[in-house]
Amino acid sequence: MVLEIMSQRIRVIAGNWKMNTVLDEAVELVNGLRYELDEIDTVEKIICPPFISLAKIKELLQGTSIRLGAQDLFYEDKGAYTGEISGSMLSDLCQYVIVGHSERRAYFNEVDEIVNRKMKAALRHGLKPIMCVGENLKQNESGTSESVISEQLRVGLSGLTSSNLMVAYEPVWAIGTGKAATGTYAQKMMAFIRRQIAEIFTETAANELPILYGGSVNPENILEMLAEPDIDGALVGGASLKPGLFLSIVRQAAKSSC
Ligand SMILES: O=C[C@H](O)COP(=O)(O)O
Repeated sequence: MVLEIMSQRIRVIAGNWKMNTVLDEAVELVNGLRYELDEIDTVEKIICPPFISLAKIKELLQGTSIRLGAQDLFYEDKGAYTGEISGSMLSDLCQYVIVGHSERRAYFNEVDEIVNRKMKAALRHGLKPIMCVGENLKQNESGTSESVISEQLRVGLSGLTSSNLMVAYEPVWAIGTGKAATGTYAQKMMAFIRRQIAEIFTETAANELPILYGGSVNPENILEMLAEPDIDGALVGGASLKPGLFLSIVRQAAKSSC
């Protein structure tokens, strides 16, 4: 069941630069994007560079319509947590934060309970979290994708007092592999996610909440994704590091806006 028509939600294209770009490269990348991106006003455009570049990029984006996001945060607000970055540190630098990316789940043992604490920390500090969910190849092949995602959502969103967030569906097998899911498959999973959101929050919240697809998104497949009713945008990895590719994705998203 499709809960509502796309026109009531915004298009969102977020670029996750992951652990790429030293400061100079980050500045160069933003300079190659910002004027043209700024002109596109029917899409929420978000870039998520490494922590060390946030302050500089905030300056470069001042007065533009491009939003800034962090790639992670810690769940405590301050204290003896060497190396960690808190929501209070991020709240005057950026508007968004990615939480529970599959790379953090896989390499840093971020279990659903930690994701949940990070979601609460983000909301506590006025950051809009983009919570990532998705099954890995083994789970996909064993037919457990829906139960895996259902659990990620149930625990990750547990006890939240606000649904002011986005969800990114990123099948792990599609990330960085060049093998994106088909639009049909992504739609099936994302309609499932929207139904789960309706159960966890309310149907109204589910209707309003943007759900993004992530996993080998490029200018060739973005329209296939955005043609689906439950796919509101994309979380783009590799292609967000190439200004021409990222701009092309955002431009196509703008044209596909209702
Ligand atoms: O956060 C972004 C995703 O992990 C997708 O990465 P990718 O576009 O390089 O596959």
